[in-house]
Amino acid sequence: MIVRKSRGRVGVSCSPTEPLLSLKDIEIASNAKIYLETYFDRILASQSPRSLRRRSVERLIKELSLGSTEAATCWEEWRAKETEYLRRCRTRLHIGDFDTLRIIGKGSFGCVKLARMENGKGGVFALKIVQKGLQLKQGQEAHLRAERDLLVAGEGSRWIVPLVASFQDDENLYLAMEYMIGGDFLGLLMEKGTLSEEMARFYVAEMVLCIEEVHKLGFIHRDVKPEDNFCITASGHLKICDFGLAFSGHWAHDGAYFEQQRWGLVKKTQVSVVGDTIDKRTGNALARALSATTATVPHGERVLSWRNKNGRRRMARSIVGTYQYMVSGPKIAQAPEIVREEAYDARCDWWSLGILFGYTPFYAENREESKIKVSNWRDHLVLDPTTHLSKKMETLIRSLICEREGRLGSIAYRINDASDCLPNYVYPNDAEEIRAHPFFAVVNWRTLHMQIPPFVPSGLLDEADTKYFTESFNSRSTSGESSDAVPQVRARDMLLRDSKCGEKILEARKRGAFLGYTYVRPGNVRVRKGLLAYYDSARRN
Ligand SMILES: Nc1ncnc2c1ncn2[C@@H]1O[C@H](COP(=O)(O)OP(=O)(O)OP(=O)(O)O)[C@@H](O)[C@H]1O
Repeated sequence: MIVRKSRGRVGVSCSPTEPLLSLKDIEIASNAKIYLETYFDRILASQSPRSLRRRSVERLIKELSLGSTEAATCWEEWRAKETEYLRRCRTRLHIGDFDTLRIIGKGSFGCVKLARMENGKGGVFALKIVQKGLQLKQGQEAHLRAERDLLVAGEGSRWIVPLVASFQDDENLYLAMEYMIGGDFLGLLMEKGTLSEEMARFYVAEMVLCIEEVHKLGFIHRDVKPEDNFCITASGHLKICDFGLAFSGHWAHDGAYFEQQRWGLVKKTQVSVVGDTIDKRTGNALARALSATTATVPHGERVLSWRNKNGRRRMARSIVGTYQYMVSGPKIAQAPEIVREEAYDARCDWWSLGILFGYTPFYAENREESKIKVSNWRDHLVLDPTTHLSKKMETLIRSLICEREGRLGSIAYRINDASDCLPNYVYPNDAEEIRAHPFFAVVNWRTLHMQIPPFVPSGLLDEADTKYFTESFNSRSTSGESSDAVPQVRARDMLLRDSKCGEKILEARKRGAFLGYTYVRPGNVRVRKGLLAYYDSARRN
């Protein structure tokens, strides 16, 4: 007989076949497994970030045909930057390092605060704070990883809101981003009222480039909406933000992967899970949870290559119904293929762009009615004659708000339409067709980022000015509100609902589910002024 000595274990084992582990042990073991698999997948799948940085300097030296003295200076600078970067990576960031000034945004995933590095040296940031407990209960870890991974992948991008650092403590995840002082696009819409066609063209063109950038990084945004997902920089250009629903098709961005890890171990170890009172009453949640663990790695196959092969295939069929995506947000900007729960791909972002023209024909009082309207979009897409749209603008809207097979940008996706299992969710150059639309004929895509935008933030007192986040400019401003209250929700995962161990498992999950979340942005090589500018654009293009 094996007597359990440590606290928190399930009971006494009378035979070697009985479980030796507590549910908390299982949680810790699966967190370790998840960490190792994602860590090794990352380092095996791609070159190390350091060697990529080295190569970009090599490229720079070659492209600028630098002489040996200049090249040596360049390398010296690079080595100094790398040493400084490694030192910064070793210094653990902590929320105490920031003075939070005020809340500038709030959303379903948490709140965004304007924050200044405590020592006053590091500038101001938009600090997105996500409560781990709530998000884990809602089964959001895959989405939170995808959000962080996209922001990291977007390093150096002109169109993606720049991530400066990500870190965590026991309670929260933190994303420190460059502060977009001009507020968000809805603030601008509210300030200006209706935009002229000329202005609309500029902003929609920049939105096309923002979405294209996300697609080039291999992600679908899935939450493209003007309200708050396009921010305005100090120079008045747009950057896309909020990647809480972004999706890349990678298994580490799929909630089912995490479920399989944990429930696979429960099944193997046969530890009993009772759930909460509702589970006890209904009795079928356990069978459902265990049935999620059927996939096994064939003998002799390497686990990561098996995952990479099968993860994509599995998700191609099950991407529809992704929990948060289906339940969150207004449905007016979601494409019909999504609301009908069909398989979908990155074309859904182009539908949402069509809705961005400030016209909401699918608005309804409740979600269900909106879904019906989107699904039957032909009956509801009536363009308001009082808005006097030009013919070109109207054709653009109509070629985006339509079934995906005929939607602008769909040439690359024809192969998807012919297959019931999507070969690829996203094609990086799908924006080409949209850029070629006559509505954009006067747009110079290569120099758009250098053009002076129709609106440039002005009258700012300093880098921490929140003028464009005030009540009058942004009615959704939440100045002064606390973000700390955690709403009570019933956990999706039965392990977290377990009346005996649920709380302990949640604590272990909060500590272990996001190992590897930390990121610090490396600095640029600043050899001399002109060189730096070139270096930046070389990285971006
Ligand atoms: N880098 C930034 N600079 C300035 N403001 C920002 C920045 N990032 C986000 N915000 C503001 O915070 C708001 C909420 O941010 P975000 O959309 O990332 O949160 P969310 O909780 O994911 O929102 P949602 O519920 O819409 O998905 C944005 O609408 C924007 O106004």
